[in-house]
Amino acid sequence: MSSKQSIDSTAKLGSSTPDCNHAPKVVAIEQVEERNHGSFSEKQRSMEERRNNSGRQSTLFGLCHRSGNKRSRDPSPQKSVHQKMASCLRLPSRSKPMWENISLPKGPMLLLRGCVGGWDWSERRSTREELASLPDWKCDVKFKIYGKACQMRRRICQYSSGGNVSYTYSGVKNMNAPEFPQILHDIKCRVENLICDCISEITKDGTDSLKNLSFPAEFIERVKSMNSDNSEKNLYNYCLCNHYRSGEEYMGYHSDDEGCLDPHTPIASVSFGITRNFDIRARKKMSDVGRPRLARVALGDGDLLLMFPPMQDNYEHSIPVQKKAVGERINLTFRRITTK
Ligand SMILES: O=C(O)CCC(=O)C(=O)O
Ligand SMILES: [Fe+2]
Repeated sequence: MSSKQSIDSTAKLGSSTPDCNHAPKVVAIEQVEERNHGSFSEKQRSMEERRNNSGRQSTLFGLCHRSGNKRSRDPSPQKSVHQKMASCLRLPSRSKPMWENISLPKGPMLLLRGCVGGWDWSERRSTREELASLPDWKCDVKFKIYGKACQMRRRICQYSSGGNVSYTYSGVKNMNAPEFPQILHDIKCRVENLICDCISEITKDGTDSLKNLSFPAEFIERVKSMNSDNSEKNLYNYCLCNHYRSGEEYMGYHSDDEGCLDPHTPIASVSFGITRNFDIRARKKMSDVGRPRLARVALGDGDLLLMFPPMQDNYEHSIPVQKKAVGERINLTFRRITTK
């Protein structure tokens, strides 16, 4: 089967409800594959803007703060009165967030476009620059893949909510990751609140077809028991950050299936910067014959991807090399580590 055929057949798997305002819809997976060739030109920026505005959310980035917050994110003067009010009152801005259902048969996934890290590309650029200047990035990290020693080209760093949280990743044990800096804490709160809003949307009475998806019941219950205000939800206690400084930097196929990860909580992946492809294929145990790419999702600036269990048990994902993609990308994967 050619990869195009397999992508088309993947695209038919999700459900689509055109009459629902914010119904999940199947991503045209291949549609933006080549979108990011070249740096962010003005044209590209306005295209990205149009794309992002369709999924605007009600809460501004950074509304959830712990006490003593050093980071202030006042709306910039050019924001409309409506936007400013929405940020203060947490009213819906232009439209409700549009969660897209990109689930594979054995891997539920949801995608929300352009809703994290700021209102527009310039705010998100500042967010990305601030992330890029965090002091803990490491280059040339050595790791093992299928027992073979390799060296990473991309930069990585990890943060945690403090305490006794450690995580082994590609054979690299990370003890005592430093505590979330304010910017990561703000993004984490934003992601957690978006997830809570999404789950309450899924579970409330109505015809929302997201209800038909099988998400872990334990996670749904945990989220439902949380306050619906903007307070910190503590769904996540660990974040792995990846900095791809060019299209040549990549991440090979892998599954995030470490035993220390909470078995019910989705991995929440946030992207900033240029759009890069996110490829998915079956895990070895699912297929004896060749393993073609099953899906390709273009992850862009401010996008949030939720990978629900059992996705990691059944599939692998990767960020392939895209030689023609010019510009950098930062990806944050928020995880819940269970301390044993
Ligand atoms: O950069 C990405 O979108 C993927 C990151 C990822 O898969 C990981 O950190 O495990
Ligand atoms: Fe991963």
